[in-house]
Amino acid sequence: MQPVITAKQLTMHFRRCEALRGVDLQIEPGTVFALLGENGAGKTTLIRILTGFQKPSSGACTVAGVDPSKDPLAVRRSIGYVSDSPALYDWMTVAQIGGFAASFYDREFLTRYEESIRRYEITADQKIKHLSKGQRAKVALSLSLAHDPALLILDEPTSGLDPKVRRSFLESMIDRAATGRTVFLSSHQISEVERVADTIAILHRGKIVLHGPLAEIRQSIWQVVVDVDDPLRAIAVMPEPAQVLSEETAGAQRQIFVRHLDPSMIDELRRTPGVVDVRHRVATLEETFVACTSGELPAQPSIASVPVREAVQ
Ligand SMILES: Nc1ncnc2c1ncn2[C@@H]1O[C@H](COP(=O)(O)OP(=O)(O)OP(=O)(O)O)[C@@H](O)[C@H]1O
Repeated sequence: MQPVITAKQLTMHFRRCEALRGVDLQIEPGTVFALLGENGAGKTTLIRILTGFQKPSSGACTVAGVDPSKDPLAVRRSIGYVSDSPALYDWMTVAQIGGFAASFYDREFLTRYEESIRRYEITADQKIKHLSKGQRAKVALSLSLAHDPALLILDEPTSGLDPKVRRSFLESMIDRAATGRTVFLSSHQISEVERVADTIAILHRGKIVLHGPLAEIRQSIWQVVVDVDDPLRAIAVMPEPAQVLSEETAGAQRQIFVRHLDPSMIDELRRTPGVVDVRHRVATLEETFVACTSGELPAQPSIASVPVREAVQ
């Protein structure tokens, strides 16, 4: 099956910053994909490029087989999209905006929209400008879902929703994926991502630093804590296939977050002169997120084990 979204080496330079730095991505149909990243990581910029609102500085992407920089309208017609600050015609009522949007789609649109509005308990003759933030979010979601798109792109979809609505909304996203449709959402909410996502990517300073199936990521990232006898003692660099996501030193203790940890690496650390204790456990997704988004990534060793260095006095 063709991927629903592909991105190859996407970059976006703004005058004062590089919002995206070589983003590669592939999203399969029938999945819930979550894009995580700290404030300013580049999530909205990536979504704006995928939805054709922004042309990338370089690189290429396709959404449902179409290049959004060449035919943004075709992309926007075929997907459902809710931005982090949805623009709605404030002077219209909830019913009027549904009727207006319905004129662009098939007859089912209005029925689905009205059903959704009823489910969210929003009064149809209320003016958009009088709605609360959460009610506006519900109207925007109802509009984006009413043409039953094969791909739904949501930037921070649950901000403004109360916990009850948030929960049922997220469950409905899982149901959508089960019917073969695809959901792409950006979020800061680790707990909700854990509940719904099949695949995640973590974006840090414009780069994808981790990408893969959530189940695999949850099992393959470890926190390793090493106590040494001297704060200046150097320990072995983890050999490939280990991928060190972050490394922190506090006195005589090192904390390392590492992907693809081999048990033999722990044994080797334990045998290292000056190492007093080594503890390791699977990292939580929140810890993984913090490890991936804290500062620069440490340089990776290019080949097998680097020998243990003696203490630098
Ligand atoms: N139109 C623009 N002109 C200049 N800089 C921009 C523009 N849009 C975004 N940026 C910059 O690009 C970087 C990424 O911004 P972006 O909005 O994509 O981040 P984000 O991950 O969505 O952040 P948040 O989680 O805070 O919404 C930021 O440093 C931002 O200041």
